[in-house]
Amino acid sequence: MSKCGQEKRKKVLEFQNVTFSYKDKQQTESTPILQRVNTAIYEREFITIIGASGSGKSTLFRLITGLENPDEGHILLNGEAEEHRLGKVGYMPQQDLLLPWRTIQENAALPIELKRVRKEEAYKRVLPLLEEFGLEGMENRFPHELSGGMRQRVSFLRATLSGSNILLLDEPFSALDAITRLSMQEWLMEQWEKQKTTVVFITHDVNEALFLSDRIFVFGEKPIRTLQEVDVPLGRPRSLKDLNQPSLIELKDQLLEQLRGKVMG
Ligand SMILES: Nc1ncnc2c1ncn2[C@@H]1O[C@H](COP(=O)(O)OP(=O)(O)OP(=O)(O)O)[C@@H](O)[C@H]1O
Repeated sequence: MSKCGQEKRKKVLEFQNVTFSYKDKQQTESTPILQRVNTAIYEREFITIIGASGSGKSTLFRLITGLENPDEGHILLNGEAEEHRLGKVGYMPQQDLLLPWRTIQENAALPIELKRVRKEEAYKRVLPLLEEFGLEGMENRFPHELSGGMRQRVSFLRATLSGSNILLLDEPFSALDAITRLSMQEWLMEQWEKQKTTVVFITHDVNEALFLSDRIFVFGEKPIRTLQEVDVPLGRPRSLKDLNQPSLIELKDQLLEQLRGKVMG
C-alpha cells in the first residue's frame, strides 16, 4: 500500500516507542528485543514478518496479544491504548492446539462459548462456517482424524471467531507438505479477501511472504530499533505465477541476501 493510501486508512495496530526485554527471575540479566520501536498497521492490510530464528518475531506477537507488556511505550489497538489486550486479537499459534477430546465442531465453537453463549447455540453457529471452510461432514470427527491442512483450517476458523479485526498467524503452514502449503496459501488469500480483517503473518518462507502480503517487515538487528519494511509491488487478486515476474525475483533475491546477512552476523 502506498504511503498516501495508508494515511486514508484506519490504524488498527500501533506501536509507540515500544521497548521490551526479557528478564531472568533475579532481574540481573536481560535480553533486549525491541528498543523504542514505532510502527502502524492499517485496516485490511496483510503484513508478513520474516527474520532469522530468535530475532523476536513471536515476541512481537506475545506483546500484541498481551502475554507480555512493554517496559516502555504503548501498544494501541484500533486507536486505543490497551493495557488489557488478552483475548482482544485473534491468534493462531504455530501448533494448532486443538483440544483432542473435543470434536471439530466443539473446537471451532470454543471462542463463542467463551463469550458465555450457550453450547447448543455456539455449535449451531459454527456449522455453516465449517462448510465454508471446507470442513463439511467433519463436525463430529476428532482432531486426530483430520489431515494437517484440515486441522489448520479449524484452527484458523477458531481464530477468526474471536471477533477481532486483527488476526495474528504464527507460521501456520510450516508443518505442511509443499503442495498442501500452496493450496492453503491460496485458500488463506480468499478467506482474507472475504473477511476484511487485518492479518499479521510470521513465516520463514520468502515466497510465501511475497505472495501473501502488502508489506513485509524484515527482522534483523537485535534489539530491533527501526522496523525495516518492504512494499510488495503486486496488485490483487494475484496468483502464484506472479512471483515469476523479474521484479519479484529480484526482490526475493534481495530479501534472501538481507536474511543471510543477518544470520551470518
Ligand atoms: N520467555 C523468554 N525468556 C527469556 N528469553 C526469551 C523468552 N522467549 C524468547 N526469548 C528470547 O528472545 C529472543 C527472541 O525470541 P522469539 O521467540 O521472539 O524469536 P523468533 O524470531 O520468533 O524465533 P523463531 O523463528 O525460532 O520462532 C530469543 O533470543 C529467545 O531466546
